[in-house]
Amino acid sequence: FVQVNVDDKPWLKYQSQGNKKAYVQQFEKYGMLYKTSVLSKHEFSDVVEELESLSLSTVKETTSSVAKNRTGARIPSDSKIYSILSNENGNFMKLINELVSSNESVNGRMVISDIVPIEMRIYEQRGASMEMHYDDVLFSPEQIEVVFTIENTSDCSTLWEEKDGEKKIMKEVQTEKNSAIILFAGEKLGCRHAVSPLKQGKRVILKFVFVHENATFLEGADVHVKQFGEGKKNKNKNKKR
Ligand SMILES: O=C(O)CCC(=O)C(=O)O
Ligand SMILES: [Fe+2]
Repeated sequence: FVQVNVDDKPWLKYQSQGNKKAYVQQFEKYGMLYKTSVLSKHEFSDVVEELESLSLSTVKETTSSVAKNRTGARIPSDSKIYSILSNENGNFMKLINELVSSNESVNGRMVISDIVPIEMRIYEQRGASMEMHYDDVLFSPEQIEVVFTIENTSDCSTLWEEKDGEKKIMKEVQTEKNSAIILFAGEKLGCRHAVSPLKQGKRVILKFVFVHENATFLEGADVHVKQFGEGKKNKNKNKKR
């Protein structure tokens, strides 16, 4: 896959310098972070192995109007993938909680949502893409959306708009495996983003959601959650997250 040259993209440099504060600052300032080498080698290979062994049957995505030509599947909630991503001492939980640690409105811990399923999404068909959008706000306070890349041999770029006062700057990256895009849902804390149409190759991501441990699921938000058919429709009705 295409490697991003950090010398051309100075805003990516914090990743290779291992400067923790810089990527936390990036997230605090823009509500959006692209971070590479997110899981340990061991965690990542466990995730990839389980995905292969699950051999999920994928369906065309229908409920999202901004997504084109993507397919996907739900990851079962009793999977190892769930436990790796929700492990208190795992790299993912540590990263998310580090990002919000000085955010006063996120007073408390972030946990993986048990209402919004982890979903695999595949960009493989020609034209697979997403138009510019904000992610739908499903919780109060706003959830954090994660796009975790499993593999990417495609020519898709993820673009996002960083607002600096009146100035808007468009950033772009071809996400590498074991990287994550981490962003707040909604216009207030998050930022607009898109994926350019695929011409060749394949890109597989996991999409999942972190919420404040006391977050409430917003009324009517469930229409956005029924992405790949059936699943646990009523099970979580009265749960908080
Ligand atoms: O695939 C990506 O990089 C972004 C996906 C996305 O924004 C979404 O599924 O809402
Ligand atoms: Fe999105």
